Amino acid sequence: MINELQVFDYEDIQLIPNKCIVKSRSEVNTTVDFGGRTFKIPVVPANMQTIIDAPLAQWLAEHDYFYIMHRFAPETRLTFVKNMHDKNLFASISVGVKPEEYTFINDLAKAHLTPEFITIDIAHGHSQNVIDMIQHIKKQLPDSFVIAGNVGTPEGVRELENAGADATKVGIGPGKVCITKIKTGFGTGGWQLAALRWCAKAARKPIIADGGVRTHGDIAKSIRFGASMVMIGSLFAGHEETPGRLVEKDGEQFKEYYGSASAYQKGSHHNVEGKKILIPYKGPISRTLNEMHEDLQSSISYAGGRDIDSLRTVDYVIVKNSIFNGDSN
Ligand SMILES: NC(=O)C1=CN([C@@H]2O[C@H](COP(=O)(O)OP(=O)(O)OC[C@H]3O[C@@H](n4cnc5c(N)ncnc54)[C@H](OP(=O)(O)O)[C@@H]3O)[C@@H](O)[C@H]2O)C=CC1
Ligand SMILES: Nc1nc2c(ncn2[C@@H]2O[C@H](COP(=O)(O)O)[C@@H](O)[C@H]2O)c(=O)[nH]1
Repeated sequence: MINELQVFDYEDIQLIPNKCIVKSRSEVNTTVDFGGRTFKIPVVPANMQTIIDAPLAQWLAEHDYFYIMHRFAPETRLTFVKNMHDKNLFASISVGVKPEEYTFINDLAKAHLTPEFITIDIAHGHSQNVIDMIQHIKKQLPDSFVIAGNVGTPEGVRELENAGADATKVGIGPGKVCITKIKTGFGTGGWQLAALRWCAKAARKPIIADGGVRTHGDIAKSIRFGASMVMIGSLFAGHEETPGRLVEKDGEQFKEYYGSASAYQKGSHHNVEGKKILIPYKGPISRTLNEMHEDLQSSISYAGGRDIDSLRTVDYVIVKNSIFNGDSN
């Protein structure tokens, strides 16, 4: 057992306000510098097939949001990078670790196509497979910013950083459509925020907190506990532009949201660690992104600052199950 580790999750934490120094929340700047670029908010939609596709990626890049395209249509990736560059937009793609992915990286290098961001997207990222792929990308495409994951320990963060990763992604099993904890007994599900804090203390490079965000307030909490960027799936599922299938049930509209390791994604029942759920239809994604932006401006004003950095040092209390003692009706 890890004795020194304090265990808590998003709903157990409340941040403590400081005196406000702005006259209006609209004065607050939520931008974040990440991988040599500046983005409107420190949030990225999950690189999953029911969350992002090429048109949404383009829209996000055009509107100064970070995005990571998924890796589940591998044959389209080279053209995707080319198309984004033709439009003067940054290219951000995902890769796996199987032999054909090495060939794909070589193909990009041969075609002189350097994606600005490459994410190595593997369930158990603390592995030699991922270390080898980081080194291969850094050799072939040294100017790409490499994000590697997922990990759930400081050792995982350090090893991937030492192998050359420019950022690491933290979160094993806290996702809404994740069943890793149930299927394997492992993960950070239920203590993701504490795991983030543990990992961030060891990190020398940026961390992306991945999975388990259920409210907009959880974005501020992720920043407080060491994230530079926050990856979110379920809160983005169900929108007009998110590519899950639209389903009608009892006269109401829903969209499908399924795990990248679900049988729906894999087309097989081997090593399934994800499930499918229906999310009520939510309308345009711009509405949610704007609301996240405003809520984050408000968070920063409570922190007593005018930018994201002011969230990093605010005091907090641990109130177990606080969400059920005041926020519910
Ligand atoms: N963040 C999370 O908690 C999780 C995320 N996912 C998502 O699901 C998708 C599929 O992930 P993944 O299964 O890694 O991708 P792949 O199916 O592409 O597997 C990648 C490679 O890693 C091997 N591998 C996968 N898991 C393990 C393991 N536990 N031990 C040893 N080798 C392993 C696979 O071999 P083999 O299949 O033969 O073992 C394969 O060679 C990804 O998008 C991932 O992000 C999945 C689970 C958890
Ligand atoms: N264990 C699994 N985790 C998965 C799977 N597909 C995606 N994911 C992870 O979930 C987050 C999104 O979490 P959310 O709480 O915001 O919905 C995503 O970024 C992946 O890391 C899966 O099949 N199994």
